[in-house]
Amino acid sequence: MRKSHADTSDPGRLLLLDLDGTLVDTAEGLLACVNRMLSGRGLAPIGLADIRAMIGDGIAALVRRALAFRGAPFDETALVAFAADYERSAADHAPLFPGIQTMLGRALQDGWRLAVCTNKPVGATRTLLGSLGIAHLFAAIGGGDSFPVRKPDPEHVRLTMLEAGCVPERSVMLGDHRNDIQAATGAGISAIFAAWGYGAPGMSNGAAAIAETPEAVPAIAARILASAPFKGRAG
Ligand SMILES: O=C(O)COP(=O)(O)O
Repeated sequence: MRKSHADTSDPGRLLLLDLDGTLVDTAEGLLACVNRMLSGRGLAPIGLADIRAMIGDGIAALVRRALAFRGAPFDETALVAFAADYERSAADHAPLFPGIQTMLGRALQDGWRLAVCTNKPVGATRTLLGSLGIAHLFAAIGGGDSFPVRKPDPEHVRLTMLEAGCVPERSVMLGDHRNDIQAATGAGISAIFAAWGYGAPGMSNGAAAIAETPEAVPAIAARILASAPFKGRAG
């Protein structure tokens, strides 16, 4: 884990990583924040199982879904309050999933560059990765507000990849949500579905492989690049 992306022997290979539900188990921290927002509006809290299905489309969608879950309409001030609260508390109750530390170390040792491509705002993302002590491992961090578009738009993945200095044929995306699979394949990048995350199994549709554990990911990604260069969705 001491290696940084600058040490890589093969800077051409890139592992693009989704954040929530893939690298980090953020559900509990997001839940605390959502429930503070709901309680501020006199609404009952929601549960951990409820919020897992609401994560993946960015914080505006999360706030909208949580309010709708309690029968309340979307409200811009709720989003502003949530965003400020979450920017401060993004690192609370948000551990790496078991095996992620090993996966990152193994991928770097194998010569992969790493990048994060998340729909979470980039400020909160940097706070979180910094507090986990892994921010320095990434050649690029593309947040939900880093570019004019975000996942499932392929441009989000493509622009993050470009920032890392890589090309689609030498890149693989790992994610637990259909947004990750759609955005990656739309950008001509093979995708691996993270089975340990929040996404329902059906969200793996279009992925080149399903990883049951983080530790398995570097070998699966290497196999994908070696065996079948991605030809694009229509090809
Ligand atoms: O919905 C979010 O804010 C998190 O999104 P992510 O799964 O792309 O990391």
